[in-house]
Amino acid sequence: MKVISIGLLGLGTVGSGVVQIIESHQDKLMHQVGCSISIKKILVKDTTKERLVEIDKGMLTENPEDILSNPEIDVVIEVMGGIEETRGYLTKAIKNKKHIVTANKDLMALYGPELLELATENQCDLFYEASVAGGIPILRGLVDGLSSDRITKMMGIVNGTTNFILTKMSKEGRAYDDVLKEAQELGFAEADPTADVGGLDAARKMAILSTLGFSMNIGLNDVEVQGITEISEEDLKYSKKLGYTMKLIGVASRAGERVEVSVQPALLPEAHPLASVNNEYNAVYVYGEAVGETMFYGPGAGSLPTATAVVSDMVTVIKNMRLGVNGRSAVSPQYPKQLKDATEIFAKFFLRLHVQDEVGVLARITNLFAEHGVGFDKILQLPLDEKESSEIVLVTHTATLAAFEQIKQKLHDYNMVREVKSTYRVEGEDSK
Ligand SMILES: NC(=O)C1=CN([C@@H]2O[C@H](COP(=O)(O)OP(=O)(O)OC[C@H]3O[C@@H](n4cnc5c(N)ncnc54)[C@H](OP(=O)(O)O)[C@@H]3O)[C@@H](O)[C@H]2O)C=CC1
Ligand SMILES: N[C@@H](CC=O)C(=O)O
Ligand code: NA
Repeated sequence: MKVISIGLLGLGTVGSGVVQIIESHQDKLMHQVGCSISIKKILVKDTTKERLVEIDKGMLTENPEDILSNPEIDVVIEVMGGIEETRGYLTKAIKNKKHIVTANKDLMALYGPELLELATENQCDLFYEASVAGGIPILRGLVDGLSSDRITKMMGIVNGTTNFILTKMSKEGRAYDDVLKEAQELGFAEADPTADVGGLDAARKMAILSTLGFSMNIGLNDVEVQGITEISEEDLKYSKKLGYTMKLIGVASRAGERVEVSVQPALLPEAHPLASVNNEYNAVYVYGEAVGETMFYGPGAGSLPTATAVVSDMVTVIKNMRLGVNGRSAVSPQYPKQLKDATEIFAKFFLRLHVQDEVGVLARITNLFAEHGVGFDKILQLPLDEKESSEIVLVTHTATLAAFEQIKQKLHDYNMVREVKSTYRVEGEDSK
C-alpha cells in the first residue's frame, strides 16, 4: 500500500494539533483514503525548542529544502504563518509538484489568487479551509454546500481572540489587557496580537470569504477595517442598556453587482443568533436568495479545532491523488470587482455624544438628523458629573453611511457638542 508522505511547515499551536490528529485518527484517515499517512519532515525555527507534542527530534529540521525539494514528500502542510518568506516556500513547493494545505489567512488574503493559479497550472491542490473561522467548514459550505445559490449577505464573527475579549469584558467586567493576555496564553492570538485587536485578522478572512461568496476578487485593501481598541466600558454599558451585544463583526453585502466588505465593532440585538456566539467561538451568518438564512458555528481558534480543518483538507488532497484529479478545485471568480460607495451602504447607527446641558440642544441635534432624512429608534439623555453637561445616546433608523458621516462631521462643528464619544453600526435588525 502506498504511503502518503507529509512535510509540515511549523510545529506550534496548530502544527502540534495536526500531528496529534494524524497520529490519533490514523485508522479513520486510512479508511477514508485507502493508504497510510506519514509525516516525514517538520520545519521549525529552532529544533532545540521544547515541543507541545511528543516528536522524534530526527524529523525536525531548520532547512526548508528538506521539505520543499524532497522528492519523497507529496503534500506540504503550511502552519508556520508569515507572508513573504512563506509565499516563496509555497511557490517552490508547488513548482516541485507538491500539493498544499495552509491555515495562513495573512498569505491567502494577499496572494491567494496568485498561488491558486500557480497550483492549477501545476496540477496541484491548494486548500485553505483553516484560514477562515478555524475548525468551521465555512469555505466548503460556501463553495460546495451553497454553490447553487446567490449569496447576498454574510456577517461573521471570525476572530476568536477579540470575541473572547469582548465576551469577558461584557459578561464578567474584566479588563481588556488582562483578557488579551489570557487569549495569548490560550494560543488564540496571532504572534503579533495587534492583527487580532486591530481588526486586520478578521479583515483578511472577510476578503477570503467574500471572494468565494460573491465570486469576485476582493483584496485586503477593499475591506474597511476598525478594531476593538477604542471600545469603552460606557459603550458596552449602553449597548447592553439598549438591548444590544457588542461584537467585532465582518460584514459582506451585495446589492446587484456591487458589494461592500468591512470589519468593525457593531451592536447586535440580543436575540440575533450571532449575539450568543461567545468566547473564542466563531460564526458566519450567510443569507442566500434561495436558501434564506443559514449560520455556521464553531471554534474559530485553538490547536485541535484548527488542525481538524487542516487534516480534513489533507484528506481531500489524498482522495484527489487517488482519483487523479488534483489541481481542478480552484474556483475562478465570475464577476469583475465592483464596490459600493457610502450612499449604497445601509445600516442603523449608534452615537454617543457629550453636550452642553442647555435648552434646545436636543432639538438642534434631532433637527440636524431630520435635515438628512434620518430618524431615530432610541434616544437617551442623561446628566453627567461634569458641570452643565449631559450625555446623549441614540440609535438611528436605517440610514446610508454617507448621510451618517455627513451628520457626524457637522456635529463635530457644533459648539454645544463637547465631544462625539463613539459611533458604531447596528447590524441584524431591519436589513437581513
Ligand atoms: N492559533 C490558531 O488558533 C490559529 C492559527 N491559524 C494560522 O495558523 C498558522 C500557525 O499558527 P500557530 O500555530 O498559532 O503559530 P505558532 O506561532 O504557534 O507556530 C508557528 C510555527 O512555525 C514555525 N515557524 C515560524 N516561522 C518560521 C520560519 N520562518 N522558519 C521555520 N519555522 C518557522 C515555528 O517554529 P518554532 O516552534 O521553532 O518557533 C512554530 O513551530 C498561522 O498562519 C495562523 O494565522 C489559523 C487559525 C487558527
Ligand atoms: N488569531 C486568530 C486565530 C485564528 O485564525 C483568531 O483569534 O481568530
Ligand atoms: Na474554516
